[in-house]
Amino acid sequence: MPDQPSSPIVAPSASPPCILFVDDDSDIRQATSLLLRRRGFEVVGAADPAQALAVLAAMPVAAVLLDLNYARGATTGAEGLECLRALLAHDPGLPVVVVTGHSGVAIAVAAMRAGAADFVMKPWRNDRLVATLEDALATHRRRMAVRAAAPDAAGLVEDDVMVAGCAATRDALDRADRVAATQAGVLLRGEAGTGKTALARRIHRLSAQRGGCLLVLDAHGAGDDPRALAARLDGMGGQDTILAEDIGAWPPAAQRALLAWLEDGHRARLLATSRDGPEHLRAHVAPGLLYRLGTVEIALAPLRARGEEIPVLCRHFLRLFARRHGLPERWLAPEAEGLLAARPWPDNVRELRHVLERATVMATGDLLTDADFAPAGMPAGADDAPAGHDRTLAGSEKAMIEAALRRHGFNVSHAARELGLTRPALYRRMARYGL
Ligand SMILES: Nc1ncnc2c1ncn2[C@@H]1O[C@H](COP(=O)(O)OP(=O)(O)OP(=O)(O)O)[C@@H](O)[C@H]1O
Repeated sequence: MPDQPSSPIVAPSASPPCILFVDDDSDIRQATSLLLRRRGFEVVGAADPAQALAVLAAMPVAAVLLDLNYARGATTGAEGLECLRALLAHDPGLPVVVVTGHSGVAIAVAAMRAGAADFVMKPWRNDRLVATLEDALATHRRRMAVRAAAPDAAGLVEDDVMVAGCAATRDALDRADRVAATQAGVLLRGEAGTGKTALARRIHRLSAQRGGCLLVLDAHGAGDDPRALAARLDGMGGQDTILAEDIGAWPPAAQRALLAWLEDGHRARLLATSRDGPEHLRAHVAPGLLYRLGTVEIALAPLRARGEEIPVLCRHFLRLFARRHGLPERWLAPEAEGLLAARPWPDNVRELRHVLERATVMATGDLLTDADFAPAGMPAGADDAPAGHDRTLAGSEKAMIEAALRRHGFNVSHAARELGLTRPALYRRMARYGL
């Protein structure tokens, strides 16, 4: 069990920044928590990396103070560095200050290279520790301010963050992180909007190919002309990743072209997503390709089966959209939380994300109630849709897509980013709605 924060986490932005302190020594955790609380921080403690990740998935954390050694007698910092990478995969902008022993300068340098904001040496001077944390938080605030002024850059970083609030998602993230470091092909399965593409991007970000490019191809992008596909693939090397989206829908000629290119000895990491089950895939995907992809399979559960995760996702999206739109952070009234948990979410996390963005933008108060979650454009309880107004989910999705395209002068990349879709996924929807 992680140590409890000193007081319940409450809504107002005036609440002190919460520091997650990860150290296996409970005496040090206790003494440091006392010190930091006296200096105006909220503190929650975790005894090991697994607890730290669980805390991060469950509550907002402003910065992490991370000890690097856990196993008895360990001095290499390996466990801590792995934890650092997992924390940053979870939230790339998170300020993490690492703690090393006096002899650990090389480890501190490795941690800075891996993305730590700063480090402190043990035994630390209390003033030095507090100043380091304050500096890390101030730098983070400045970065966020710059990103708020350049929403595209913010979108790229924030949209990559995945949170987990249930065992199934934690397990999927954990498997993705473990396989990321290898060269194995990965097949990500799940319904539309469950997070397959987001997870594939995370694998790429954590892989040896992270400095290379990520080529996202769907049935539309792969196309019917194998020579055109081969020409696009020829630009790829061992430092790149190919993400074949919705592989079960690829035309057979495109599948054969991809397989032939791979069998020709070309080297690029191969990831794929599919909304279909194993039987459909066996019937519709070239066996050689399926074999290469099937080394590791990660399934994402539909959102309706992840009820306990909905509050965690809501908190994450409410923070994200408040920052992105420069608005105060909104909070869910308990009945609104119940309402959202009971919805069927056919378009899964993507739909929840849209609903929370709309509520953040349109709300008049900080507390969101049932009325804030009426279908787009409808006041709560309005039973009669105006003539010609499509109140179905598909109708409101079409309207959102049209509005985003118009806002971005029909620039599909920009509209896709705002909608939280990949370009291929937006093209698919545009085709579906005849846009
Ligand atoms: N666990 C999560 N935490 C935060 N955001 C998430 C999570 N899962 C999904 N999302 C967000 O939900 C949206 C939809 O996810 P994504 O595009 O990965 O779905 P998908 O399964 O690839 O859908 P499709 O099959 O339609 O392409 C994205 O904006 C993504 O960032």
